[in-house]
Amino acid sequence: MELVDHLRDERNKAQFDVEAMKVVWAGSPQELQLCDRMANLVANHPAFEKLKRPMLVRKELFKNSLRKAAYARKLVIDLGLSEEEAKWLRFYIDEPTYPDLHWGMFIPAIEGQGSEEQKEKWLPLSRNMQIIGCYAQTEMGHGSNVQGLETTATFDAQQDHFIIHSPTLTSTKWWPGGLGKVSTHAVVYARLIVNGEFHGVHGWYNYYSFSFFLYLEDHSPLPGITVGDVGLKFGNGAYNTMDNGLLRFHHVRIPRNQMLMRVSQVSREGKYMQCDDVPRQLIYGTMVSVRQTIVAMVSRTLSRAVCIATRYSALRRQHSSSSLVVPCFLMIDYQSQQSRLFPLLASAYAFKFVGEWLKWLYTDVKQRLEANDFSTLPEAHASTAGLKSLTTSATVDGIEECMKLCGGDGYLVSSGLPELFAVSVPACTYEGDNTVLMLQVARFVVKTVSEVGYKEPLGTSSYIRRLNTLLHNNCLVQTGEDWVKGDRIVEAFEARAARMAVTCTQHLAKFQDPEQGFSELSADLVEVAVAHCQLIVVSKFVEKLAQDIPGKGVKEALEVLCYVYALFLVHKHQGDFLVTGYLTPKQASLANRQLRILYSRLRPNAIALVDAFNHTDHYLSSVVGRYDGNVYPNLYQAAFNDPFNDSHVPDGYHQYIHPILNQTLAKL
Ligand SMILES: CCCCCCCCCCCCCC(=O)SCCNC(=O)CCNC(=O)[C@H](O)C(C)(C)COP(=O)(O)OP(=O)(O)OC[C@H]1O[C@@H](n2cnc3c(N)ncnc32)[C@H](O)[C@@H]1OP(=O)(O)O
Ligand SMILES: Cc1cc2nc3c(=O)[nH]c(=O)nc-3n(C[C@H](O)[C@H](O)[C@H](O)COP(=O)(O)OP(=O)(O)OC[C@H]3O[C@@H](n4cnc5c(N)ncnc54)[C@H](O)[C@@H]3O)c2cc1C
Repeated sequence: MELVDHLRDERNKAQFDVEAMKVVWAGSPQELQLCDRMANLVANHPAFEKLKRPMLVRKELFKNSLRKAAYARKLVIDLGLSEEEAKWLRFYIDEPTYPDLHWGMFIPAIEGQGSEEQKEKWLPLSRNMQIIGCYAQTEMGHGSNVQGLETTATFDAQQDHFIIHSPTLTSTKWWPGGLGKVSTHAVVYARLIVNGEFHGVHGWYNYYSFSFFLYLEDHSPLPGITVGDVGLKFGNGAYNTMDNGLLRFHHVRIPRNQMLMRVSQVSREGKYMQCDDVPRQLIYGTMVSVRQTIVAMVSRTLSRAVCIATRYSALRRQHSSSSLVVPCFLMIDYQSQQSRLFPLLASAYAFKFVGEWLKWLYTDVKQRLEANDFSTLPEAHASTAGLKSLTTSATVDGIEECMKLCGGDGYLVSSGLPELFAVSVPACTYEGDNTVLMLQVARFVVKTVSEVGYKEPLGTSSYIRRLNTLLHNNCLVQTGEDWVKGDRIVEAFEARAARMAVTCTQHLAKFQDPEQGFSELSADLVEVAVAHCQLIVVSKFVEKLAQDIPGKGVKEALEVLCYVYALFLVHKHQGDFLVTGYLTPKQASLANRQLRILYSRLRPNAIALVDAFNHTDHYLSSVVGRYDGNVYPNLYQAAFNDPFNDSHVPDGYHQYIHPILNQTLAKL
């Protein structure tokens, strides 16, 4: 049977080479080929069916996710997949499960914080999955506040042991993924006590990680350990495939050599030693690594929601303003729909490119750390924290907007959007609450501004070197066309970020107690951090355009996306640009007018731009976002696939409806 492509006309409008854009989106021809192979492997394997997921109760759902993870492991072994291939396989299975934490946090924690000897011992076991680990840092009473952790690790020199203990209810480890039911091991963060002394009790660095067994061979917890799941989470299906756990210790003994010993060590005699030249911030290194991974992945999440909303918008017709009866307008042709949808499409591309850059930065930092060069760690911390915060918040808001852009059908689970939203929301909290992370960025920016004159700003903050120019030279835009020039756009974002940072730094200087000032000005400081991070995203997009980009019309299409992203932000945050005095109201309104022109230039390419994400229908799992656009018959069928429609007589009908109809309620 010939397949009808209901989006064919839209695809024919494309003004660029979609196959070439697929390569740009994937990062390289090799990446495209790799992702395509893994996506199709998952899509064509019945074990990875996921449409019924939201209908399952927790225990069935969890068992189902264990089954999928086991199949995935089997595929990795049978097909001899590399770690990179296995990572993409997990990604396309699209179900948060214990391997995410095992590979994403447990192994990186050992790699970053273990001594050479410890790495030699634990990494092969972990990579072969002979042990399964999780990352147990957060406690019931202490999430953002890592300094407040209460779990203790007391050294017993006589027996050469640490005694791990949860002294209070609030010291219960709380939330770690994979901990609740599956992990055999955990990297646990605890306060170190040697010879009765807390180490660095007033500093921020008095927490150390330990890796050890949680279970006996029959999978009952070791004596002294209480472990379980924290309970049902938001959304059907969604993150409930993960066993986020709780963990308490009652004087549990572990051998001394299970303290991860790269940053500091405790000798057999009970001597505490700080390793030379290794900054204590390295204890936080795993978080830096995962924040980078989150940024690298988040563009795909947003692209998925945007792909669904764009395809549905290009199919569904509503009335025109002149005739309320005849449906003639495609939703995508409403200016108001474009002004909500296209900035999200542009954001997906912007986040992809900034994610690539961050990966480069992180790889560079990692190499330096291995050579004991810690000079770029503050920049890596600020950039990973800030971009994790900026991109996950925008993505989660974007998914919600995509749901609304699809009207009522977006709210149906079969649209794929509700579950995507539910599974993505916690990204604003895990791996650091987004506001808390932005405050870290603000500290970094304010510190950089305060040090001008005696310390050279580097990397993403190098614009602060030109503080004088940025504070005093206002925007030169005179026409709408002036707004579509890369260097002009970047300069506008630099000026806004610099001016906001300087104002906040000056306000902070008026407080006698800097911490009190920081606390009172924290809302403004978050805005400073947002301005700094948006500058990074815009400038990395502009830098991307300066590269050689092959393919007919590809660069031009990307230019439109870049300016849509930037000018949408200028419009949304025009208050910042105006209050800082960088823009006049006329220039702000020229930016908005130019934005409308850019939307009309983007319009013919919209479907091709989402096709370039190369998402399979399996990955999208959305009736309204299907590649062939054959929405309505499938929407109708999806309603009847719901087990609720198996019978006309639902449970309870005879019991609770008949008495009303028959007026026999008194018998109830
Ligand atoms: C395929 C799919 C893959 C998926 C992948 C995996 C799945 C993922 C699933 C998700 C699973 C979710 C898993 C989870 O959720 S795991 C748990 C995650 N938890 C958090 O993220 C906690 C958030 N809190 C913190 O990070 C800290 O407490 C903060 C940072 C807020 C304050 O901290 P503190 O109060 O102690 O410090 P300070 O502010 O006095 O600053 C002191 C100094 O330290 C520097 N500093 C601070 N932090 C860092 C750092 N990181 N690297 C380098 N440096 C750092 C800082 O700049 C300052 O430097 P200076 O100014 O003195 O020079
Ligand atoms: C799905 C999921 C998976 C997780 N996986 C893991 C895991 O594998 N391992 C692990 O160790 N942890 C894990 N966590 C825990 C996670 O890291 C914490 O939830 C996170 O760090 C935030 O801490 P909190 O929940 O205590 O929030 P809180 O810190 O209590 O924050 C609550 C509110 O207070 C505000 N706030 C807090 N501190 C400040 C401040 N200093 N200044 C201004 N505002 C502030 C925040 O902005 C937020 O609005 C997971 C959490 C979730 C939801």
